[in-house]
Amino acid sequence: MTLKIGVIGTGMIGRDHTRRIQNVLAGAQVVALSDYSSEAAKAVQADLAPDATVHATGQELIAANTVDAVLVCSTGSTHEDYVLAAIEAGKPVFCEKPLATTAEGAKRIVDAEVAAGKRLVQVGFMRRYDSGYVALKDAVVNNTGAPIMVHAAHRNPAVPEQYVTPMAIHDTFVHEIDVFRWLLDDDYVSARVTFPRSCAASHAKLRDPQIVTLTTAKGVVINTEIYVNCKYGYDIQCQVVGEDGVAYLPEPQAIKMRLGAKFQNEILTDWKDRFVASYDVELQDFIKAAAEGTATGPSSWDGYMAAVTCDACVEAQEAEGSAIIISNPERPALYN
Ligand SMILES: NC(=O)C1=CN([C@@H]2O[C@H](COP(=O)(O)OP(=O)(O)OC[C@H]3O[C@@H](n4cnc5c(N)ncnc54)[C@H](O)[C@@H]3O)[C@@H](O)[C@H]2O)C=CC1
Ligand SMILES: O=C1[C@@H](O)[C@H](O)[C@@H](O)[C@H](O)[C@H]1O
Repeated sequence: MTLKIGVIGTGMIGRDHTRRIQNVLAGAQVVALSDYSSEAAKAVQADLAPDATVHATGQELIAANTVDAVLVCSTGSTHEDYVLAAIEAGKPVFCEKPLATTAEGAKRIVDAEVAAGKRLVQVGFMRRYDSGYVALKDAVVNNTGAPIMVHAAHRNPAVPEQYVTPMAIHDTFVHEIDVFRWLLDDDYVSARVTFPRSCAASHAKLRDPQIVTLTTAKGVVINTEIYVNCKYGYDIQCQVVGEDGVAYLPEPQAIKMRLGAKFQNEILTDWKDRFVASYDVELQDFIKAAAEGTATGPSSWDGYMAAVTCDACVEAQEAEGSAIIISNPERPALYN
C-alpha cells in the first residue's frame, strides 16, 4: 500500500520533507499540497510532486478523500487548528514542532486525541531518532549508572534579526526539552535561567547566550547553554554524568585532516545537515504507523509536556536567576 500524504506548509521544512517522501523514503507519496502562499505550494508541486493537487486551504486538504495522512509544516502558530482538524477527520498527522504555541493549545490536542481513543499524532522531535542520541541513551541505561547531571550546549552560528529572547526556548531549546525527557525517562520539576553578558553579535531584543537549568523529578540537574550567535558552527553537545561514569553524545562523523600545519576536522554549520538522517528515520516511522491508521514516536503528550516546560522556561527568563516550579499533569493511559 502507498500512503497518500498531504503536506500543509511548503516552506523550508515542508519542501524538505516532501523531497524525502518523494525521493528517499518508501511506502508513501505526496498527493496534496497547501500553503498560505499558493506560489510556495505550486513551486514545490513543480519541483517535487507534479501529480499532487494544490489546495486553497489546509482544512480543504485534510478533508480531501485522496489524503490518508497529513504533515503539518506551516508556521508554528497555525499547527493547533490543523492537528485538531486531522484528528477530527480520523487521519494520522505528523506535526512539526511546536505542537502548539501554548500549553493550553497542546492540551486541547491531547484531549481531542484521547477522545478519539487512539494515537493519531506524531510530533517532529527528530532527535529521538538520531543514532548518536540512541547510542547515548543505550549507554545511560546500560553503562553509566543512574544519571546525576547533564551538561549540554545548543549553538547556532547566527539567527535572523527577528529572533528574540523567548525564541531561544520555543524554537531552539525545545529540542533539548524533549530529548532529555526521553533520554532520562523523567519529567521536569523546575527551571531557572541565567544570562552571562550578551555577545557582541546579539541585539537589543535578544539576550544571547543564556544558561537554562532544569531539575527533574528524579533529582537530575541539566545545565544547557543556548548560544545562537556563536559564529563558528552548528554544534550540539551533551554529556551525561552517572553514578559510575560519563557518557558523551558522539560528534557527527567528519574526516580528520592534517593540513597546512593543522590537525583539524570540519564542524557543520547547518542543523539540516546535522540531523538529516534522523528526519529520514522519523518520517519513515510515521509512514509505517500511519499506514496502519495510527501514530507512533513523540506523542501529543510529549508535545504538551514540552509546551508546559517552554512556558516555565520563558517565565524563568523573566524571573532571571529564580527557579520556576513546573507542575506535571497526570498522564492519560493512552500515552503510557
Ligand atoms: N524539527 C526541526 O528541526 C525543525 C522544525 N521546524 C518547524 O517547522 C515549522 C516550519 O518552519 P520553516 O519551514 O522553517 O518555516 P518557513 O517560514 O520556511 O515555512 C512556513 C510555511 O508555512 C506557510 N504558512 C504560514 N501560515 C500558514 C497557514 N495558515 N496555512 C498554511 N501554510 C501557512 C508559509 O507561507 C511558509 O511557506 C515551524 O513550526 C518550525 O518550528 C523548522 C525547522 C527545523
Ligand atoms: O528546529 C530547529 C530550528 O528551528 C532552530 O532554530 C535550531 O536551533 C534547531 O536546532 C533546529 O533543529
